[in-house]
Amino acid sequence: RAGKLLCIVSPFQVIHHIYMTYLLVAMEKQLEELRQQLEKQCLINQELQRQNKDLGEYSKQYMTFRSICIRPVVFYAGVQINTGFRIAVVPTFCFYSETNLIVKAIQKNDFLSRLDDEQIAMMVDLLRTSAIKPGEEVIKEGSEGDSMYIVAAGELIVTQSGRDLRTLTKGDVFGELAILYNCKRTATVKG
Ligand SMILES: Nc1ncnc2c1ncn2[C@@H]1O[C@@H]2COP(=O)(O)O[C@H]2[C@H]1O
Repeated sequence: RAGKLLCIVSPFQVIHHIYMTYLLVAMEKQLEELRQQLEKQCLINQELQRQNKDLGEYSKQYMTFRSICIRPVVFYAGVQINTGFRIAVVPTFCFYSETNLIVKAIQKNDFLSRLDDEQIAMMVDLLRTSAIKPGEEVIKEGSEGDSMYIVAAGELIVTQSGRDLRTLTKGDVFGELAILYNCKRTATVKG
């Protein structure tokens, strides 16, 4: 009745035990690696979110147009081109006839005629119509510039160091040089 109990461990059980222990360690290692990967991904996500926020701020800054006084003497359509991050999205106020004019102006301009149809359509969407008073400066020589314009009606004068260079009329594109060559405005353009 009284007795001892001996636990007999067979070689199979020993091997099984060692195998299970090995599996457990391997799984723990895998889990640790997954945890590290997850932490890394979280950091990348945080960084991406931060960059997206910065990009948002940057485009907001570029989405603001120059303030323009409304007096329908000379009209021009102005497009804001964001040179840092492709093109900023701005509201469009173009009428059909203006769209036609813009497309024609783009097609006849050396620089813009290289754009494909999709890019032209994108630009048309970005244009908005504004009015300029006589004598009002649209572009000031020597200033920074990230906008390009198309004359929709009337006349504008291009001057350089006070000298008249050219009169711009309907369909003429101007303000492309500062964008194209990433330089300061080469001339003054005014109503
Ligand atoms: N000699 C010129 N004749 C006509 N337009 C000019 C002349 N020089 C400069 N411009 C335009 O005036 C704009 C002034 O700003 P940008 O330099 O960006 O681009 C310039 C051209 O579009």
